[in-house]
Amino acid sequence: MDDLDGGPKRGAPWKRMSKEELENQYSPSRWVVRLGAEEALRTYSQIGNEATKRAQATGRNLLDVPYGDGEGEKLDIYFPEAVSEALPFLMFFHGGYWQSGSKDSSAFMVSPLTAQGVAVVIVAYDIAPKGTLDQMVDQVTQSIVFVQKQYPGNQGIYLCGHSAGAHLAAMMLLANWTEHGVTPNLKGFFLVSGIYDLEPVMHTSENASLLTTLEVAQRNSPQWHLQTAPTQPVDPACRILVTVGQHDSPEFHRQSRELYQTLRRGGWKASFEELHDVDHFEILWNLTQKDYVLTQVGCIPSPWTECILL
Ligand SMILES: N[C@@H](CC(=O)c1ccccc1NC=O)C(=O)O
Repeated sequence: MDDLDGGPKRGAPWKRMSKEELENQYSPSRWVVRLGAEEALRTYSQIGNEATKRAQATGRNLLDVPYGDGEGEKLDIYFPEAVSEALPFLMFFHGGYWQSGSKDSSAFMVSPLTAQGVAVVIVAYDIAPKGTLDQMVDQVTQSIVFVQKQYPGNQGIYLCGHSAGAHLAAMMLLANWTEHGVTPNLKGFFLVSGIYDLEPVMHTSENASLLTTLEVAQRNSPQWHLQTAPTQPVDPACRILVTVGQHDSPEFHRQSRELYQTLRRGGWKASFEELHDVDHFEILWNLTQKDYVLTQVGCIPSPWTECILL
């Protein structure tokens, strides 16, 4: 047994699972408690579409802004009503196992956050099979560099990702910004139900369009890198909130908990929240609501406050 999850004695639990059990653990829709799997995925798209339509119909926004030369390298920026030079920016990276989802159906948190003075950026990236994991990580990096260059007076850039998008956001903990000529003003990471060690995913059906090899999986695993060679925050005040839904699978819980523990050991200001009575998808639906604990920017105690305004 190797020591991927913290020590040779424990070993990685997923390595002892049958193929079916691993498939089950890494299929978030099978763990929803209030809907069937298909219905949960349908509802997720529907709520995302509606939130995006609403966000685009109200308020000021810039849509399909190119952050690179590629066709898929576009982002949408939603501004708060009060115009200000020095806005905080929250950048959101959607999930969908790196092979589904789009920015055009992912503006979940736009309404509650713009109402509280935060500019929200929803980022598109080339999902598989067009994009590889390396390319997606590179595109996310480029999108952040773009926002920093475009808005150098920003009051902070906060990265939020869901599921596969939380993985992409967490990869930014490893970015070498000096290569990009600008160091973004990263103040917080809000990681929602993410996957941070990609090796188990290689052994599921989700790998069919990702075609990940062990080398690619490790190169793109924040857990693997941070465990092997811890990084330090550029800004020591940068906070990381790792969250997982109560009804997410045990493997999703393990992935989040271990990332959190590794970050703490590495000296990052990280906190961990298991979100009460929500599944993998309901967390995002709740982010469309003004009165949900995670969307209260200015109100204490709140994870967003911890992440955004402290
Ligand atoms: N095939 C997956 C779909 C999925 O995991 C998913 C769908 C929408 C948004 C995020 C997802 N998960 C991680 O990226 C499932 O069975 O739930």
